[in-house]
Amino acid sequence: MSKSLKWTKPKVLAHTSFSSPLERRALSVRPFALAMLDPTLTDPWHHVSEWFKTCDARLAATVVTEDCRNVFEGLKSMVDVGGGTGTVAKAIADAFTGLNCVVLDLPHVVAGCEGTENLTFVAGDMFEYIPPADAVFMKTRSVLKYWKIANKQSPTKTGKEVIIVDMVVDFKKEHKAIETQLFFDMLMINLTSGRERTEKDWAKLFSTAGFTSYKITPVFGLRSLIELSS
Ligand SMILES: C[S@@+](CC[C@H](N)C(=O)[O-])C[C@H]1O[C@@H](n2cnc3c(N)ncnc32)[C@H](O)[C@@H]1O
Repeated sequence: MSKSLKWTKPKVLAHTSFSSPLERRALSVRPFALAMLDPTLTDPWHHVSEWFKTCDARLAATVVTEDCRNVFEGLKSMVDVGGGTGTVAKAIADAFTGLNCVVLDLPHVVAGCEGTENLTFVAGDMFEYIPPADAVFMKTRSVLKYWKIANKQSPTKTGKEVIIVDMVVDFKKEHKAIETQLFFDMLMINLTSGRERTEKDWAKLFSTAGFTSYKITPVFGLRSLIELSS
């Protein structure tokens, strides 16, 4: 979009700066379309996809660091397994400067990711190696694959605590987001032939993996933070 789009020269701009018939028509029909097509208003939309790709992680990071501070307080180190490009881990590292965060993800995902004083990226396969830390953190679908190796390498051997952020449907029947639940169930059916887990499903999984207790704290929507101990 041309930066020369200004209210002051509508006639000239209508003929010289707008290339698409739709834009020209919009201008001829409604002069105020100039304002609506001003880069100040349109540019943010060009970044929506970029924002959308990380909005879930950003939202979770905010909620986790604000509502569940006590879970992270006192930890010296944490590894975010399947942590992507580190959106959540960065928020946690920023909120807890005494906590060393490691993001473990596949090489092509963490390539080019820059760490900070208390945030480092490790390229690797979680099925092969998980860096040792006080706590193992996992958010969303990475968990689904991870637990398949629970018997081979228990997270408790790697970290003292396990913290999961994921959906718990039907938890205390507090959620009313039925459409959202159905949508994610369909997504799971299509992608993994699974479905979102109820508390009972999670409890069975934790028990199978050797954990004796768990605590579920709803954080937003269907998403909860789950603390495990053995
Ligand atoms: C659904 S994304 C979740 C990313 C991040 N935890 C979040 O919630 O935004 C799952 C992540 O697991 C990573 N992943 C998948 N298989 C992996 C493996 N074998 N070892 C390490 N990371 C893996 C993917 O690259 C991806 O970044």
